[in-house]
Amino acid sequence: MRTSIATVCLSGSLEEKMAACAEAGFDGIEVFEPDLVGSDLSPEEIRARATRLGLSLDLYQPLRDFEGVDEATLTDNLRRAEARFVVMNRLGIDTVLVCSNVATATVESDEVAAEQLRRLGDLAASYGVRVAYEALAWGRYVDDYRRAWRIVERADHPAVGTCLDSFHILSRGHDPADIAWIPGEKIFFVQLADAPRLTMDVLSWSRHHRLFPGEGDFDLGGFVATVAGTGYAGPLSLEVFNDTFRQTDTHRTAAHALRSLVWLQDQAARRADDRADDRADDRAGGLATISRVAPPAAVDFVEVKAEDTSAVETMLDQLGLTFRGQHRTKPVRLWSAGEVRIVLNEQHARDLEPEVAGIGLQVEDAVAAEARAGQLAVAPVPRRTQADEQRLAGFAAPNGLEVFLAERPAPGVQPAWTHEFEHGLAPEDPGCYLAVDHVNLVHTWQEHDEAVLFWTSVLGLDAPPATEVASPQGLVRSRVMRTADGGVRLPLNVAPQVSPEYPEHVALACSDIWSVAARARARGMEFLPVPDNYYDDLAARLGLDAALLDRLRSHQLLLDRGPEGEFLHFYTRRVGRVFFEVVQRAAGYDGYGAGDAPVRLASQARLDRVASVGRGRRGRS
Ligand SMILES: O=C(O)c1ccc(O)c(O)c1
Ligand SMILES: [Mg+2]
Repeated sequence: MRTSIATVCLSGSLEEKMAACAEAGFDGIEVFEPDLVGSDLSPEEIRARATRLGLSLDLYQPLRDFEGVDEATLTDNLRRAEARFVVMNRLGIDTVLVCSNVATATVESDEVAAEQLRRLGDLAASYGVRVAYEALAWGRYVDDYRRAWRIVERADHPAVGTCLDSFHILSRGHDPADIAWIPGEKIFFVQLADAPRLTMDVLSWSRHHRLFPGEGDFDLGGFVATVAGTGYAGPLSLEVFNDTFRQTDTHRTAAHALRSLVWLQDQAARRADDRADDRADDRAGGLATISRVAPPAAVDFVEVKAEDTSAVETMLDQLGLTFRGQHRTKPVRLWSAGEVRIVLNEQHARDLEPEVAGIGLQVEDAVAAEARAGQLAVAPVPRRTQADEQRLAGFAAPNGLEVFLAERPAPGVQPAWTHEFEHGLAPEDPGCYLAVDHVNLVHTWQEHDEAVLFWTSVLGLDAPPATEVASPQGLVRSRVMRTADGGVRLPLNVAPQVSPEYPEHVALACSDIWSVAARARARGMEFLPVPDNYYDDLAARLGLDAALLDRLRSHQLLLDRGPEGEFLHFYTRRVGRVFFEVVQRAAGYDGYGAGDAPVRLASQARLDRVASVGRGRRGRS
């Protein structure tokens, strides 16, 4: 279907927004009135510019507080509308959005509203304009799309149809299934927005917290499948009021917005197929599909990059991983244990402190996954490889992390690329490491929502609702991207604004954390200190016996118990921007010890403070 976006979604001037939308590949835009009013381009210039850019001007919006009013107000409203129709003619826009009255309606009557919209329809038709009537979730009388449709039906005017906006429908919990009863040709426009589930007044929720499809908690795939089933042939248009997107780079946000629509159409097409409803099936033909892939099965490797990786290497040795070799041609070393593989890369890393630079994911079909990433316009990472080396397709995630796609090896077989490493040691035996449990990635507040869409759309990860974790610098927003079976888990955290250099971490799953911790201590590892208060609190919360508590304390282990199972874990100190966590999951525990995260964050902040005081002293001496 054709793609469109409301100018209100983006930052910048109208010209900048138009250029960014065209560059991203949108077919058209909705002109939001304040963007027009604030522009020094004439309507004719805007029209010409749109033509040059290959953008259609799909909708003029909004016309507010029109219907359900007394006769004197209606006269004035018709005058206001007519002035807009004149401007629309100059712009060459044929559809106007009329939102349900929130302020001046005094007559609660579908009959009256329909009659007034009919009069508006007559006026609009004389300008060649169509009216798309939308129920705002906080409309004075009309706050439900089904009522808006009844009024449109009653108005029974060829120039009056309805506009469906997913936010107003789904935020109120109204069942979108009834859309199927509206004839497609009477749906004049469709606006799409996702949103997180929040308990707040719906107007503030709508004006500040909308998200692009795939970033929130609404089922937009089902919504669009239902819309497509009506035979609606207009554009799918994004209307996302969001404070972050209105401050971020216009081109980047427009590209990210279009990705959400490409993904959404594919989701909707899939849903239409699943419904196996012949009517929907036929009509959903306009939904563009992309290459389909199964979510990744596991983390193949994690790449840590630094000018000097020796401190990380010491830590991996203390944790009981084994040096498996030096790359044949590059300053890159491999450490592993079980299915945990850490690649230490010193190439092109001048002045770089250790950081998580890349992640390899095992997929069933790397060719299909690469094609899908391309269709979603994700930037590829160029990687020079020698003729006899494994070529892994790579992409840049929104925080700059490089993501590589590796074909899943047969069970028990090491990935082909590991054979490029030489002069390593035999793995420690018996090893108790299983696999990379999770990789915690940090984003700025600007990158976070885009990252959720990236992992959802490109790799098919799920995004359960977000949580918040207390830290000494405020609440840290956290959202886990994961596969259903937990084979890949990527908690995404938003860095506090005061510390954009927030560390990221790699968590390694093992089957005997007590022995891992004991060996690490014997090899001189300094753990992230856990305060005594933590153990007192643990005793109070979980009613632990004294012996277990002592054992936890002496090993500096943390413990969480969920509805299912138990989670034992500990953290290393950080080197540069990276640290490690070792975890042991028991009996189906599916969380991340979120209750322990504030203790970790406080402990890290304490160490950072000590380190900065130390640096200060040295600086003075
Ligand atoms: O918040 C608003 O006022 C507003 C205006 C126009 C729309 O299409 C909408 O969904 C909301
Ligand atoms: Mg709307």
